[in-house]
Amino acid sequence: MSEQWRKRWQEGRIGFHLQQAHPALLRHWASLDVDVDTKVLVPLCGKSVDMRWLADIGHSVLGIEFAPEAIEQFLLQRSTAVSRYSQAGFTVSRQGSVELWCGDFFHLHIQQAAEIGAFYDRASLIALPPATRQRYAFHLAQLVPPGAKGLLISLSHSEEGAGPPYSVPASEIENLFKANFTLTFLEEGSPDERGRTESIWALERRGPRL
Ligand SMILES: C[S@@+](CC[C@H](N)C(=O)[O-])C[C@H]1O[C@@H](n2cnc3c(N)ncnc32)[C@H](O)[C@@H]1O
Repeated sequence: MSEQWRKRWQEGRIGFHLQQAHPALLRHWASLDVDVDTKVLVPLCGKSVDMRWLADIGHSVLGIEFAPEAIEQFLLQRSTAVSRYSQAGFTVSRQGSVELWCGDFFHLHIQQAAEIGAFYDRASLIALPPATRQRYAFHLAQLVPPGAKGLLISLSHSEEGAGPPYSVPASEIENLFKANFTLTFLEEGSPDERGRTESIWALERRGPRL
């Protein structure tokens, strides 16, 4: 799977990337009431400028992505100095208050996530095949502490053929997360020209540490 994603990045097939911060992030993040001192986990982050937006309002950000191409392209967006180091098998690049961990999200362990208190997920589920999504939801629940809040933006569509982007309907999102999170459905976007519809959710981690 990681090779397929790397190939997409190398060939520039990254239609999911947005040049501006996601409008739903701008609309809904404040309503989560996450303290600006809180470090935000951004799983499967690509080179999303949403991380810049979160950093610019005061958060420290930990993005995780297995395509080094994405990370390098993100860092090139600004001339700010970058420091690099290795930690727990990941190459970490830090620029200002954004740190990007290059590697597999499923290899990130709670020891490395100790400071995380919130999360932002856009388009992670739709990048993962069905069988991996439950593992993703459980892994996220392992990484964030009880009480952690997050915004989740996903997509459903009725296109034929294999993903990504996979279609992830609202019922599946509820089933994936309900064991360890309280979910609040915030809004559904209008279908785009291909009939793809975004759904926006607020999540709060509940229950004990896993
Ligand atoms: C659909 S893109 C979304 C990127 C970003 N969240 C955004 O909104 O632009 C999914 C990204 O996840 C990365 N990815 C997929 N599986 C991963 C994994 N297991 N660990 C780390 N990154 C992964 C891919 O390389 C790709 O950049």
